[in-house]
Amino acid sequence: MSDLPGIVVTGVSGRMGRMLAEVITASGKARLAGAVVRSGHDWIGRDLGTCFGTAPMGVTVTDDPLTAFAGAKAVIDFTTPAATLAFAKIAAQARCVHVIGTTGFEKEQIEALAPASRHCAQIRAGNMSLGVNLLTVLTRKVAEALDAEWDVEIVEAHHNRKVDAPSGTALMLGEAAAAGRGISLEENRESGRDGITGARKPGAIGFSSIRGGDIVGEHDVIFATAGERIVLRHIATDRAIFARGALKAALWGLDRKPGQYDMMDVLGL
Ligand SMILES: NC(=O)C1=CN([C@@H]2O[C@H](COP(=O)(O)OP(=O)(O)OC[C@H]3O[C@@H](n4cnc5c(N)ncnc54)[C@H](OP(=O)(O)O)[C@@H]3O)[C@@H](O)[C@H]2O)C=CC1
Ligand SMILES: O=C(O)C1=N[C@H](C(=O)O)C[C@H](O)C1
Repeated sequence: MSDLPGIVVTGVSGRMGRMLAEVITASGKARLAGAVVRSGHDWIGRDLGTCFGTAPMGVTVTDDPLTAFAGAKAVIDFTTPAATLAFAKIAAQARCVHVIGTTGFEKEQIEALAPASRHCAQIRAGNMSLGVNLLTVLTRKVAEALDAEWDVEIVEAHHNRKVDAPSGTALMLGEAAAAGRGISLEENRESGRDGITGARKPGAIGFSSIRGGDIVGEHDVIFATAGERIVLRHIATDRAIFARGALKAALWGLDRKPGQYDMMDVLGL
């Protein structure tokens, strides 16, 4: 076995799970130490490469996260909010860095992640790409410079299998705009307009979601006022950007004390 730090991927049968397994294996910076799927999945007990239809990878798929995490330094988790809450407790038990890419959490679920971070570094972000995290910084700066005469609208587009809206990225961008303005997103958020909605509430931060085909992820932050508009845009064309960011986060987390972190910490932004 190599000396490279071992990383487990949860939800390895998913779109991001497979991408993560491939990026870790090819990285030369870490080794894939485990591959976790849900109980009853027909990949359990098989070599991961065989499941992917590629050459054997030397990693047997399991539905036993505790044993997998105990043999690793970090876990990268892009699954569902409920699964991530369960994995957070197990990562804490195993003292594994827990990188969380999952989105769609309720406020209470985010709060419920905190106790586990007393025992391990927990790094969570709605988007792990360098580009989106830079866009977040830009959004905050632009919002700081403009007054509430400028309406803020966030438009996101994703593939037709995505289950949560607005996207985690859109919410990150909304939080950044709200922070720049010195207001609370929760109190000023406006999404899902339909029917006779009345005029736009002054100062609101609006969200719109498009779902279609195989769109990887696109985000526009629009600042609109009388006579002009600023549009900040990020377009993802390859899920590898999220996987590379998550791997960077996992390696960064190895030297951190227990606690909650995000990609801004990892990237030093
Ligand atoms: N932060 C970021 O940069 C990014 C975040 N995401 C987020 O990551 C999440 C996953 O996205 P994506 O890969 O497209 O979704 P998928 O639905 O393709 O993958 C999710 C995987 O999680 C598995 N899973 C669910 N529950 C469990 C469990 N209890 N134990 C083990 N595995 C489980 C699912 O298995 P099964 O099918 O058997 O239920 C599935 O394989 C989403 O929340 C998405 O928004 C996505 C891209 C980037
Ligand atoms: O579900 C996805 O695919 C993505 N989810 C994340 C989000 O909710 O913002 C990140 C990325 O846009 C892809």
